[in-house]
Amino acid sequence: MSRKKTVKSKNNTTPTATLHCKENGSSGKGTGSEMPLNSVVHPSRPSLSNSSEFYDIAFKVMLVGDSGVGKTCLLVRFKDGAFLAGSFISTVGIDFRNKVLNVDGVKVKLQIWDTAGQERFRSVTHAYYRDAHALLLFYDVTNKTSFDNIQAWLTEIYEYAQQDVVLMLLGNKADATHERVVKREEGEKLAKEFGVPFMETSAKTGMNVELAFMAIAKELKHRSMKTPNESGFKLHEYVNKEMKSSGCCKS
Ligand SMILES: Nc1nc2c(ncn2[C@@H]2O[C@H](COP(=O)(O)OP(=O)(O)OP(=O)(O)O)[C@@H](O)[C@H]2O)c(=O)[nH]1
Ligand SMILES: [Mg+2]
Repeated sequence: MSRKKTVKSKNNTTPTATLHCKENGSSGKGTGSEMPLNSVVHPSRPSLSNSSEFYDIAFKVMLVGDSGVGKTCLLVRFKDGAFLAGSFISTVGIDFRNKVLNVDGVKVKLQIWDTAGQERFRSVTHAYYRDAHALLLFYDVTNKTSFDNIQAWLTEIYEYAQQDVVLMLLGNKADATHERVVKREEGEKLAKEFGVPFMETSAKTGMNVELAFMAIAKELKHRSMKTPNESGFKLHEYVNKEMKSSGCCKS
């Protein structure tokens, strides 16, 4: 596959936000880069990402769910491999980060949009749904309300996102055994009801963080590159197989 460099101009019109997850009082401020709203990522156009890494195809992934479920922390864990515990600073508006994954020899760039879960930013978030190729919908296993709100989030997704958007449900904070109020089985049942893949994650321990993004990247890559005779990649099957082989989630 040929790869050529393209120069990407910076644009400062994006609503700004902070990737927080504070540790020991550090500010953890503004680590995302800028990208205009509705900017198009061209699958199949070889290019150079912000991090000076080549990629073959690029997709937009949005993180959504109630405030405090751990969207920003999960993204920081995925991007930087760190969990920055401390006081919770809610995301303002929306921010994004890029990460290039090697999926079966193809460099897949994920442009990951971290949205604010707070109600007052909902109208900002709505504007981004239609460009998203994939959505990771979060609840917090220690917060029943965040789980009960999943249905409302799905209604919103069906209203604003593309019909063929790749969707996955994540029950985050699985490490918090003592505070858990939503059983894994409840998450599984809900996901089954809506026909979406599901896994529990932990931004704190890193459990299933890589897997969640890799599964999404594989699905998107297969969709965009598959030949007519090729049998499709099965996201559900991949997730179930990987979960089983990791032995992470046996009851
Ligand atoms: N135990 C545990 N705590 C977590 C985990 N992920 C996030 N937290 C904590 O949960 C709080 C909220 O995390 P954020 O990532 O900021 O939540 P958010 O979903 O981005 O919230 P908004 O930006 O308001 O939408 C922080 O205090 C984190 O330290 C996790 O996997 N385990
Ligand atoms: Mg946040």
